[in-house]
Amino acid sequence: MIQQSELFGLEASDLVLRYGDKDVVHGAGLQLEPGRIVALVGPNGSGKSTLLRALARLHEASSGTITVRPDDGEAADALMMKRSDFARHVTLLSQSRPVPHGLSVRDVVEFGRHPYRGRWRAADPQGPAAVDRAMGLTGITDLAHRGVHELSGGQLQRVWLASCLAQDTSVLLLDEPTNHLDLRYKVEIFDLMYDLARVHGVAIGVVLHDLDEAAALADHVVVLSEGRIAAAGPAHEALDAGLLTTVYSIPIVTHTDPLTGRLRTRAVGRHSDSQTHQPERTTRP
Ligand SMILES: Nc1ncnc2c1ncn2[C@@H]1O[C@H](COP(=O)(O)OP(=O)(O)OP(=O)(O)O)[C@@H](O)[C@H]1O
Repeated sequence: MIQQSELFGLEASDLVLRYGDKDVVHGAGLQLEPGRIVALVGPNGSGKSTLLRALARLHEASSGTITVRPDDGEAADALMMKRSDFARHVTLLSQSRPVPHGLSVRDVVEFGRHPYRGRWRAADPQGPAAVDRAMGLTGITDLAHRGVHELSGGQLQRVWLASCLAQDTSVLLLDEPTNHLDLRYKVEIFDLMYDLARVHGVAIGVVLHDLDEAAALADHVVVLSEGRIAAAGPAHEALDAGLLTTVYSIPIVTHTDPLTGRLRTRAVGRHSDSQTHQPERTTRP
């Protein structure tokens, strides 16, 4: 997938992010390394999207640093880089985007090549192959000539993801990438993320709401709470039942799946036990 010869990571430290005069992220740091997946989890409004947008330079930080770091070289200040240079390193699949009218799926995926074309639409010899590959990986090749305005939510989500992949960056930021996806594409996107990291060395930062998915996918989980990092580490450490119970304000229990060794979490609602013990429903003949 990734054509770049050199791999890069992205590091942020002490980021303070605000809207107007209200701080919503208070000194957060994050390290995205080539070949590793970092999941950001936390309740609604805890600052996950704002943090991801700041990493993508779409939300200006009030203070703190963001650096782009080659695998074995000197770090560069991401905030000082030319936009097009930065866009060759980092891309973001954001939660919601306006749906352009009158454009085909392929047109939208081609947007991803903007850092390689420059202002005067210079030639981009690798563009068509990158676009084909990105559409293949996201399963939208058959939709290439459809208008994007006539797609379902899940199809559209795959088009946006393809556009990010066509950008061919070594850092991939994804804000709830499996939104709207059915079971098959959800699993395929998780598999794709795994391959991008493990096979191609992409550094991935992904916002997820499902804690079990985060535990299954990520090397490192960061729990955000009210704009602060409440815990960070491998899933078994970061997703502590007591901490999650406090952060989400609902009892959360965890256990390790004996078959997979993976951490599982369960939020305990008022009726959770009665639901568990209810006899299975039967359908009348
Ligand atoms: N455009 C905005 N203007 C003002 N405040 C905002 C804006 N966008 C987000 N906020 C506030 O910033 C805080 C963090 O929001 P953010 O969207 O980053 O949280 P999140 O963890 O991604 O939430 P969710 O899980 O609901 O997507 C929240 O208090 C939110 O109300």
